[in-house]
Amino acid sequence: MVNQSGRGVLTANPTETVSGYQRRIVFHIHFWALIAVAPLIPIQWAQDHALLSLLLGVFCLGMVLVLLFLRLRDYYLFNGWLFAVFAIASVLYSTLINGYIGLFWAYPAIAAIFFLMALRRAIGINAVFVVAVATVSYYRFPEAEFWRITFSLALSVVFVTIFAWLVGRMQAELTKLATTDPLTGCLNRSQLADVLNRHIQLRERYERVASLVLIDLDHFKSINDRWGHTTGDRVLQEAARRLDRRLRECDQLFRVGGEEFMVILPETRQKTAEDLARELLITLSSAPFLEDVPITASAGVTEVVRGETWSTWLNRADQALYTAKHTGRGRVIGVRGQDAAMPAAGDTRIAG
Ligand SMILES: Nc1nc2c(ncn2[C@@H]2O[C@H](COP(=O)(O)OP(=O)(O)OP(=O)(O)O)[C@@H](O)[C@H]2O)c(=O)[nH]1
Repeated sequence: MVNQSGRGVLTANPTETVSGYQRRIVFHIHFWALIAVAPLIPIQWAQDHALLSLLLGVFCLGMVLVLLFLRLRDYYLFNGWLFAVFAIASVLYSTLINGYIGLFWAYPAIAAIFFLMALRRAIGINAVFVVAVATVSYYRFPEAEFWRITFSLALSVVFVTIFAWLVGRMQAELTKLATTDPLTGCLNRSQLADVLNRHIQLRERYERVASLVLIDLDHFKSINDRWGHTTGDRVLQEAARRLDRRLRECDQLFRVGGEEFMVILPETRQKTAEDLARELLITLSSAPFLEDVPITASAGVTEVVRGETWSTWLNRADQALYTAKHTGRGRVIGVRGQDAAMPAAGDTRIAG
């Protein structure tokens, strides 16, 4: 059964961890851009470059706004657009009036844009950036230098693209590894609490229902004992495949314990969930595994109730499964939220 007690049983959500780091990167880039650019405002003003000074002032104001929204509301204002637009405008105008001094800022800006936006968008914006700087350089510098500038900027974009692409792939792969069970490919419990909480919020705010099915293979220990652990592993893989084949795309299949699976069924009421659970048990028991390993399973089913916590919801499913196990196995027990102590009508024994 699902063990919810104790810290570390349901570990931090890896997807949330990654997005937390992404927010921190965004915060640091805006913060350090502010620190680097703010002193240039009076310097450019003193050099009679009022327009550039104004441009940098608006850029810094934008940075402050983004930082405040990130800190106070955990919201990423402008999604990097403000940084990109003002950085490009400032570099172009500064190059035009200050020459090389303005150009030097193009290199860190290119790198920063890759960290602030989605990869495709960053490539597109940086391509426009390079073309715009090349155009200004063509008129501002001798031809040999125009080529050097254009080539070095384009090379920077290529290098950072490769880096960002590989880091993105690595991050996606690691997130997948951290959120799925390596044996069956099902989701593991790292995101369980967040997924359940999301459905509870949907119930609260929009009256959207969801049901939870806990499925536990019966007498799995005896399969390991009789056919060996490797066969047990292959049975678990095949069980996950069978369950997955029967589910809809929007349903989520978790492996929550050794021989225990959990299915979250969005937009599904108690009665429909119980019917589906029966079908799932039939799918598992209708044909022997690996040609000669017979399997039955038990299931507990319960619909989410308004105002409850994810652990009470899960506990109720757990109790239903417990009842199924202790009243003969190979059956579905449904428990409704209102009277959690009483098994609902749905008690059906599945052949086994
Ligand atoms: N092959 C294999 N066995 C596993 C894995 N994880 C857990 N198990 C085994 O699953 C068995 C679970 O045994 P029990 O908890 O006694 O449950 P059961 O034998 O299914 O009995 P009931 O649930 O009461 O029907 C144990 O023997 C575990 O070693 C796994 O990844 N692979």
